[in-house]
Amino acid sequence: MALTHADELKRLAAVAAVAEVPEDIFLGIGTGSTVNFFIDALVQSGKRIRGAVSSSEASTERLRRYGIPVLDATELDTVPLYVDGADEIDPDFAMIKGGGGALTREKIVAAMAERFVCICDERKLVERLGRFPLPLEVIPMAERLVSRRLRELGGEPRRRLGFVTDNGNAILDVHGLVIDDPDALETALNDLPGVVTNGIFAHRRADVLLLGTGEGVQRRERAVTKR
Ligand SMILES: O=C(CO)[C@H](O)[C@H](O)COP(=O)(O)O
Repeated sequence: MALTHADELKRLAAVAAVAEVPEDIFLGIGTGSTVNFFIDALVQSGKRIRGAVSSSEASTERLRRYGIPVLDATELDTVPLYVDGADEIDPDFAMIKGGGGALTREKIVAAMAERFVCICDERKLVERLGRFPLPLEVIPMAERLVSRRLRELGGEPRRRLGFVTDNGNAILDVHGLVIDDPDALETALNDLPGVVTNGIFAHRRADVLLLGTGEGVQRRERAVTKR
């Protein structure tokens, strides 16, 4: 199948990320189409890793098809590197993630990682987060309560229909939230009873951004030390 322009830019960023991977490590692996390109490129490169900690059943299946051992996150304290995509990333490397619904496991593996390399195409880089609807993983019995609280915060939550997370929960995609302070909103949303995870990644930001653009891959490092 022919790749779209956006796919081609995702693939460029994914291929560039292979150079960031030290040989013989346990590697954290994200979820999504950009990460799929990355897994394929890693295998094609012939670079050897000891194994992967995966953020979704989908990525686990792809890794195992290639014969890459997948470890449970409980088997390791840390991983040296986590590679994942994003739905949006701002100039300070805070992100919205969870478009694929894997945000909870992504946040866990990202938090285990000493270094987070984000791979995406140039459309994902935004001045301010929030055009992409913010995903929240919610325990089903809390859906109504959480939705009400989200409306009070100015958002419009919509249940992702026909979708159940790998953890057996629901996803609310929240439209219209103003995200002036990603750190504060991440904390506030975590505080709502029944919210498992929200898709703001500000407490654990990316360290390196590989951005696929029409002019090639831009590599950027996060300037300031944030959490
Ligand atoms: O957070 C994610 C999945 O939960 C993905 O990283 C995000 O949705 C980007 O996906 P893609 O690489 O397919 O554009």
